[in-house]
Amino acid sequence: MRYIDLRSDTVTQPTEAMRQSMLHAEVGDDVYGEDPSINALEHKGAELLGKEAALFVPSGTMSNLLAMMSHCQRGEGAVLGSASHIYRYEAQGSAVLGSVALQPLPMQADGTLALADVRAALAPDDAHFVQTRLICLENTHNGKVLPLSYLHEMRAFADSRGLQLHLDGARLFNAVVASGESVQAIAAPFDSVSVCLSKGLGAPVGSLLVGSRDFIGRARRLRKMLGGGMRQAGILAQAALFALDQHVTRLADDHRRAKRLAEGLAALPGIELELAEVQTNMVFLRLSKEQSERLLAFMKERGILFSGYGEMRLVTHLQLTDDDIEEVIDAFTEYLSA
Ligand SMILES: Cc1ncc(COP(=O)(O)O)c(CN[C@H](C(=O)O)[C@H](C)O)c1O
Repeated sequence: MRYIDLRSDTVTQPTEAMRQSMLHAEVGDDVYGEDPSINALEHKGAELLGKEAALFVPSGTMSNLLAMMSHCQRGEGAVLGSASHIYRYEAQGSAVLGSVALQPLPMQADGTLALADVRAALAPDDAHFVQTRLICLENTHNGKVLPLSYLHEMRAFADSRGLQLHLDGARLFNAVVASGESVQAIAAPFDSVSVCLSKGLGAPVGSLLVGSRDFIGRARRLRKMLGGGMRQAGILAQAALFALDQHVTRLADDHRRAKRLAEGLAALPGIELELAEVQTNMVFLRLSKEQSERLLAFMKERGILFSGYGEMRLVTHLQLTDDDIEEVIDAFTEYLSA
């Protein structure tokens, strides 16, 4: 059965054209630095984001972990959003494996951290307190794009306090396409950026971590220590190169479909959603837990999958069509009129 799968853009699968490209990828042993496709991807990633170097990593979670461990010594602190992926959905790996002290802060509705909260989280240089080394932001966060002015404000603040700035840019290209800002402009304020290639971009595996040559050197060593050294993974890197060439501008289709979905659902009785929050490829609904369970079961019977309880998330991506979106709206209409 083919499902209309709105659980996440992590479910994207390689297109036939991408698979053909993968078939002919040049490969080598990447632990020796000899995989031509990985070397080409890392060179392209560094150039695209305007940084000195890049590292191809098996997942966004590992990419963020390497960033945290490469920025922070054991016992140093990282300020981040309490609803951020790094804090909530990475099993606190940077605390467990990297001994980084995580300092969560409330996230504003737009995904930003209030500067006043960040300032208050920084302790004086006193042996009683964790010394913060890093601030982590997420763009997009729940599909919302961080304003460029905010990024510059956080950069200035980080500089004023001698802090590093990391971006979990799992959906950076969604932010680029939605905002019209260049990749370099969004990446420039950050010392390091993690970009997922396996979400909306449609590669089967992988992320890129970009930053200074020294920073990426530390991250590469840590990746090997964590068992992330790869051999002939150029087959995967070639998919990512294909995605960067062919699948960035088409993200606008995902955003258009999310907007259409949101407008269709917002017109239905009993559906609570904020159209203004639909800036890229995610639509969030707020329903009671009981309603959520009934709704998910009803939709699954009709071959429609999405996730969440209470706040439900519907994510558009490469494998969805305009007809799929209309079918989802029709299914909601049927559910709500039952
Ligand atoms: C902002 C952000 N940063 C990092 C990651 C981790 O990437 P992977 O480890 O899954 O490659 C994700 C994945 N997010 C996944 C999803 O959205 O379905 C789940 C929640 O892990 C992410 O959304």
